[in-house]
This record gives sequence, structure tokens and C-alpha cells, in this order.
Amino acid sequence: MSTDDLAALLASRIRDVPDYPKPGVVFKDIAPLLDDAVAFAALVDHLAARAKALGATKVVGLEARGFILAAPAAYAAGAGFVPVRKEGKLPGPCFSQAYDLEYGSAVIEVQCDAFVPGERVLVVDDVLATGGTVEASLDLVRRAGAELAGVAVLMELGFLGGRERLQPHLGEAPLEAIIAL
Ligand SMILES: O=P(O)(O)OC[C@H]1O[C@H](OP(=O)(O)OP(=O)(O)O)[C@H](O)[C@@H]1O
Ligand SMILES: Nc1ncnc2[nH]cnc12
Repeated sequence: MSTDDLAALLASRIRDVPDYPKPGVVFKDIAPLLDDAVAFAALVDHLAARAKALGATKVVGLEARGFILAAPAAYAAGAGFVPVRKEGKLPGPCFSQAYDLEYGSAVIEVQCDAFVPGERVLVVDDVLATGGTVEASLDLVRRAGAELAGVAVLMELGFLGGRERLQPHLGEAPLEAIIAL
């Protein structure tokens, strides 16, 4: 499937929910995509191919929707999976980072021993909005000693400026969005 066909298929399975979870936010609901075996497989296959092409040995998923995409992509790529979780969910020593997102704020964590030093990681999430979540995850990945291979998201909401915000943190690593709105 071409990249344009993939983007069209996936976009057709994402539902806009106005005023969720707060007034003024148009929530991008990926439930219809996950529910469609062909679309879900096409998305996971694409992410796995990107992980392989970028030489990632670990795929990092951002809680919670990022887990749904990153874990099967890691499996299909023959890579490990590392969860970045909301605070208080991971046992043992963790790196923590506070951040703001489009409709709130939170703290995310990664276990200190999640990576072998210098290991290459692909960070995966469903939506890039303001970029606060991915920015915080890049900070965690670096503090945990890994090298960034890339960031891959299903959808980028360009009008919220996430790409510009992340640019200083990416170095040579690409930020790839299948769908750019
Ligand atoms: O670019 P940002 O403005 O930071 O927003 C993007 C983040 O917001 C959503 O996560 P949320 O915290 O709602 O968690 P969920 O996956 O558990 O629903 C989404 O899955 C991204 O992780
Ligand atoms: N508009 C949106 N839809 C879905 N997830 C989001 N995360 C941040 N903003 C979002």
C-alpha cells in the first residue's frame, strides 16, 4: 500500500468528537481504527517497518494509546517494548518528567534500567498535539541513556505546533506522522 493510500485508509477510521474531554477540544478517537483489522494491521506493519529501517532495538510506547500501537509494532519489528507510564505505575527507580498537554497536565516516568546505554529507540504515540507528551518522553529517553532513532505518530495536529516544539530535541532523528492535519 502506498503512503498516501495508508494515510487515507487510517484517516477514514478516525472519528472527531467535539468538546471532549473539555469544551473546545476536538478529540481524535482512534477506536474505529483499532476495531478494523485491516486498518490496524496496516498501521502496525508500517510502524514496525519504520522501527526496522531506523535501526531501533526498542520501541517506546506512551501511556495509554501509545501502548496499543507500540507493543505490536515492537513485536513485528523484532524489537523490545518499553512503556513510558503515568507516574506511580512503574516499580523501582524511575526517571520522572512533568508536562502539559492539549487538555491537561501530568507526570510520566520510565524505569531507570529500561535501556542499555546507547541503545536506539523509536518513540511511538497516536496523536501529536502540543508536543508536551512527546517532549517529556524524549527527556526521559535521554536521561535513561538511550539514543533517539525517531518519533512516529499516527496523526499530527499541525495547528498546535508540536513539530516546532520538538525540533530542538530531535537532533538527526526524524519526526514522522502518517496523517498531518
Ligand atoms: O501533544 P500533546 O498535547 O502532549 O498531546 C498528545 C497526547 O495526548 C494523548 O494522551 P493522554 O494523556 O490523553 O493519554 P491516553 O493515551 O491515556 O488517553 C495522546 O495519546 C498523546 O499521548
Ligand atoms: N485532540 C486530541 N485528540 C486525541 N488525543 C489528543 N491528545 C491531545 N490532543 C488530542
